[in-house]
Amino acid sequence: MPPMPKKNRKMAADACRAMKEFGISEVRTRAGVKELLKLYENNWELIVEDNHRVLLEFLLEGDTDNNKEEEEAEADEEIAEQKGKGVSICESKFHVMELSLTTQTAFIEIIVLFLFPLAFLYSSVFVFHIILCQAVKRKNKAAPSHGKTEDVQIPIKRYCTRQQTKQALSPLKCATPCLAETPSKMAHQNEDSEESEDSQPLVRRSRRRLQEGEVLDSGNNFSPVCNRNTQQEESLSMMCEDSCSDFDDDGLNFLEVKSSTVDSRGTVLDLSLFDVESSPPKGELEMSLICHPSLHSDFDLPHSDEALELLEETCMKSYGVRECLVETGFDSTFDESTISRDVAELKNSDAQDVLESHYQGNDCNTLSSPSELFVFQNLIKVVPHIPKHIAFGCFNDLHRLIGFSSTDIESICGDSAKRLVIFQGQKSPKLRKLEEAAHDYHSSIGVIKSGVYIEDITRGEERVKISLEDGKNVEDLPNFLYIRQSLVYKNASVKFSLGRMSHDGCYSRCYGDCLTSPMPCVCASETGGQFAYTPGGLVKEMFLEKCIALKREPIQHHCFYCRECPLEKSKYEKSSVACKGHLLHKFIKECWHTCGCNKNCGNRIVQQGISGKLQVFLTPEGKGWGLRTLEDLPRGAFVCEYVGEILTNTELHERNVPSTGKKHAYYAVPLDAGWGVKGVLKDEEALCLDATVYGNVARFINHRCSDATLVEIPVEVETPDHHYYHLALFTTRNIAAMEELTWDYGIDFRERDHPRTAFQCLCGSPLCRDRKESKGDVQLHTYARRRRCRIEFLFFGASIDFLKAKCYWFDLEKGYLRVGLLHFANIKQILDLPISNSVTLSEGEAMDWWERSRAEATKKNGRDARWR
Ligand SMILES: C[S@@+](CC[C@H](N)C(=O)[O-])C[C@H]1O[C@@H](n2cnc3c(N)ncnc32)[C@H](O)[C@@H]1O
Repeated sequence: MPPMPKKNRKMAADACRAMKEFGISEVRTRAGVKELLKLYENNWELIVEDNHRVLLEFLLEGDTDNNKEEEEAEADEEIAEQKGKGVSICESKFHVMELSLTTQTAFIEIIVLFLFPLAFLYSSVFVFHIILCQAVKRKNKAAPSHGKTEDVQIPIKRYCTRQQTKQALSPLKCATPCLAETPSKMAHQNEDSEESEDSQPLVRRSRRRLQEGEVLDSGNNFSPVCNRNTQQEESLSMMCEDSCSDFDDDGLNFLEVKSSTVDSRGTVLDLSLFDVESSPPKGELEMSLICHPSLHSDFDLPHSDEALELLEETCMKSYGVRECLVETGFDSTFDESTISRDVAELKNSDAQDVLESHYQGNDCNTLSSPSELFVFQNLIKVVPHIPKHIAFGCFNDLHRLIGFSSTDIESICGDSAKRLVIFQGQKSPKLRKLEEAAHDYHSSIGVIKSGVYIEDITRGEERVKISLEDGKNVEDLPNFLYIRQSLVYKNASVKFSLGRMSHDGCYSRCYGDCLTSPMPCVCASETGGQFAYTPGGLVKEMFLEKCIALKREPIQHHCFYCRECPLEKSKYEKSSVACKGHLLHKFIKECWHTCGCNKNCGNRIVQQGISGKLQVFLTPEGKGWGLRTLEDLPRGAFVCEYVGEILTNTELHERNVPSTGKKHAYYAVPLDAGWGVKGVLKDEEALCLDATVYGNVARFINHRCSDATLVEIPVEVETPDHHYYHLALFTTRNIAAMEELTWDYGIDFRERDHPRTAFQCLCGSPLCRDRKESKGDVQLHTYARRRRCRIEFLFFGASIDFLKAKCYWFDLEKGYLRVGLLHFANIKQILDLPISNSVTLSEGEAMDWWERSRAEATKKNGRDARWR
């Protein structure tokens, strides 16, 4: 085989280094790189892009079976290696048994490790811990060892799900050796290793979502015009001045640790002294068994399964633990010299440096059991019912409380808080990063609450509470007045006063629930004689599809062009600028007071208001506040309407004199869906909604290009007058809890002079319209020669240059979809594309196609296909 070119070797080494940060072995990385290179025709650029993002995703999403095979191969290698050293697996096992039989005295002590998972960039998890143990451990440390402990290889057994493994990936070194990427080879050495991950009953771990009532309310009462609460903004770093034992007395401690006993067969562990209840920071806990094989004559090392079972049972039963993760392995971090070294290092460095240096290279491979102390560690992660967790970082003598307001800390820690040194205002950038990462992780799993938590931003205006959560305490609280319904500002002509309403229409004809009536009432005529809603309250599939397609394919015949466009007029004052076109939306007409039907009639959805669990949160991408759902939502569900002050365009213009380059959040939207009805618009007919000062939760919904989770549908409630309508937002697909709700503002990012488009889009959509073209560019031939995937082309709509095309390719095997941008010199190049199975699709069709293909692939592969 020809040697790998130097450039490739370097690239491969870089990739291995990058993946190592995520706990991915070199073997796996190299295999992944090889596959990707094949797939990408040796195009390294695609692989290294965005810090090897493609590679990382590829490896994470990679076939589990492949991983297993690899791991098995690794295990085999290890076995072979051991054989080479003359130590067989059986021998290792035998040593364990020998140890237990020859041990004359033993003592089992339960130590408790406090686990602090931190997520760093890319939401990886970083773990570090402190071992708190009784003085007796130290005392026993010098005791002579028995048996051949230095040769003993205790099998490490790792019970974990793939999900858990993923969560444990970290760009930093994993702090707890046994939580580090425990080599599966070790698992294979264990006689119980044939237990598959799935069949392992001890493992239950899921991302826990924030439950109502489980929030740590920092006591903020949202006032309509909130001022920045400086106290709560301060995230704190604290360091314990004294030793760990200081925490023991009054709460901010690790679990009370007492020694427990083992009966003569070594199978009964007395965990009654294990005082879980007394530990207030009930987040994730790790419990370890440490065996001192020199204290008791009748000690038999319990079988790991028995010990685990007992621990698990005790936790599940006694402490109401719902989720439990058990991992076993070595721990050699129990070393006083390391502790003092850490403290010394800590003094000269910031936390991250210390953590990195301490754990460098300290993985399970290199561990050996210290001769005088035999450590057998069982770790049980405990996620209690109501996590009253504090972001608590413990690194030997370092105790850090991260990102909590001092009020929170005091309320949780009581008097302990007073014994912590508070560091404020002198944080290094690294330390700040560490804090942020901790916060991101903890809030993402719903375990902690941040310093700012507002239970209900609506102040009771809505039927449901809408909370606000600030993950970092760094941004100003929103400053507005919550209103449930739009208000007319001044001159806007909104004609639904009772005097103007007629009672013909539905009044005499409908009763009860119009949806169940054999003859749809007059209100249905707006939607072609059919009601737009299903009896379940969702927008009907066909209608929804049309609304989505209309938004995604803004082609000319769907637009109305004003003779004198109010929008352009307001932008340029004396404008002769041509109208850019207004989408002619489809309207829904709901029944209302003037109809004879019941208030709960199925044709009254938007007017019932918000019913879902929503939350305002600080978006990690830097879009400012955003809105997310706290529960799963089905496709076609009403989320909220956009509420604000109803203004004429002239009035809006007076408020927002366009100022180029300003990056303020902009909260006004035109109500232009019906502008095409009467030809030339009077000034007061060109309306818009401004939610800057008065608005509802919709003002927090961020923009996403094309594949947003919400679509707006104009809904007539009071009157069938198309000039004023409710701008209602419905889901475009099934949405999972915690997903951000987004909406395509329908903006043209080339118009940078308008405040509405003054922001740089961070939507992250593969169809983002605000991309620097060079980023998406990929050489044509790279696509064209890609034979293993189905390739589809989407040509841009009318407003965009036809010589650019978005290209989708879909890997039917793996269910991956990627999107790229192609540039063509001329139409001929497009026609000459050397790909036989390409099709030209409109954007809407492409999205449909994607959904269909995804469903197929998901069915076929048994897992969800996703964007790559
Ligand atoms: C209606 S507000 C949305 C809520 C806003 N993020 C906030 O913090 O109040 C619209 C503003 O949010 C920001 N925004 C919305 N979508 C965005 C995106 N995709 N990328 C970047 N910023 C965005 C822009 O500043 C925009 O003017």
